[in-house]
Amino acid sequence: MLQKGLVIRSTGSWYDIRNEDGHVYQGRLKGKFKIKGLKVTNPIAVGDRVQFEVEDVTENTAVILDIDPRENYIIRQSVHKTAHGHILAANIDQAVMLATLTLPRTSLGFIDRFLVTAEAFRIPTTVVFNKTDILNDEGLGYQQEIMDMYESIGYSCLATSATEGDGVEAFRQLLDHKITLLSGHSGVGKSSLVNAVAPGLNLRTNEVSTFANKGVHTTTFAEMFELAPETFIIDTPGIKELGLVDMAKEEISHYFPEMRDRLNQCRFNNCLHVNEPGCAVKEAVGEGNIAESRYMSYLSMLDGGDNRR
Ligand SMILES: Nc1nc2c(ncn2[C@@H]2O[C@H](COP(=O)(O)OP(=O)(O)OP(=O)(O)O)[C@@H](O)[C@H]2O)c(=O)[nH]1
Ligand SMILES: [Zn+2]
Repeated sequence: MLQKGLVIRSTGSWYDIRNEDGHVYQGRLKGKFKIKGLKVTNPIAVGDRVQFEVEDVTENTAVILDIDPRENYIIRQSVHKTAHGHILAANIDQAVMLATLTLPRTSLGFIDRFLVTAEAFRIPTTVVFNKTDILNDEGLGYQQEIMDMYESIGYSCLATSATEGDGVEAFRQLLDHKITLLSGHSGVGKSSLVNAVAPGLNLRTNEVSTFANKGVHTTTFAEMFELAPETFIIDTPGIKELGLVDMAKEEISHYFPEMRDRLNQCRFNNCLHVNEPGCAVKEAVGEGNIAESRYMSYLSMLDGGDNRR
């Protein structure tokens, strides 16, 4: 009997498939799968919705017969076959960029790079600022300015303290019934926040990004955790390096929403907004309608600069 399932873990050729009752089977693909127009090293990724058949009830194995069309996916160039892509995750409802202004400091450049990449993959993102409890009044004021800046562009923001419980309920509601990609530097409190909203899960602090820390060569492993019914967070190796995947220079400003809105006002339609005359983006920066920090991030990305740190 054909069943619908969600791929919650991928370990190479085996996939953990969760059916609609929450039962998890170990599944494999039957035969060779070709996905139209896409050269990939992995035909199935975490987040894929599949049709499968139970193969062996005692062994708990299953055979995957079909993959539903994807809403979106995160792909990066394969480490092994450069002409191919490697799909890190599919069907992501949203991303959370977890940042801290201090201990560790998350730079605005890092946040912007993530936001640009998420725009390119069409994944709506909320920026969450954790560890608000360790900020003094000046720090809180600065954090508010940054949140106002991102909200004016259209990104929702949230301030939390995983240890004090501030904003934790709002964070729980943000995740509710969604598949969320959780990203952020090591030590910003990803595990702590997840544990705060789902104590039963009891993630070891550190566990959320154990795989990610191993670096680019372990990209086959990705995993989804069910926090509450139909509520998942996805931990994907390589997300920290979520860089500008194959992005043409002309394309970058399209993923800055506040620039995108002004592109057709530049004098030249191939304007890169650096020092061209009649550039509407530069004008908006000058007038304070585009944040200086965002423009700096843009220039750095244009330059091929790496501001992941
Ligand atoms: N003061 C304060 N400390 C926090 C807060 N959230 C987390 N921490 C602490 O920060 C440290 C790192 O937290 P983790 O939850 O392990 O961070 P992580 O993002 O999961 O880190 P990795 O697993 O390395 O990616 C721990 O010592 C936490 O107790 C917070 O809101 N306030
Ligand atoms: Zn321009």
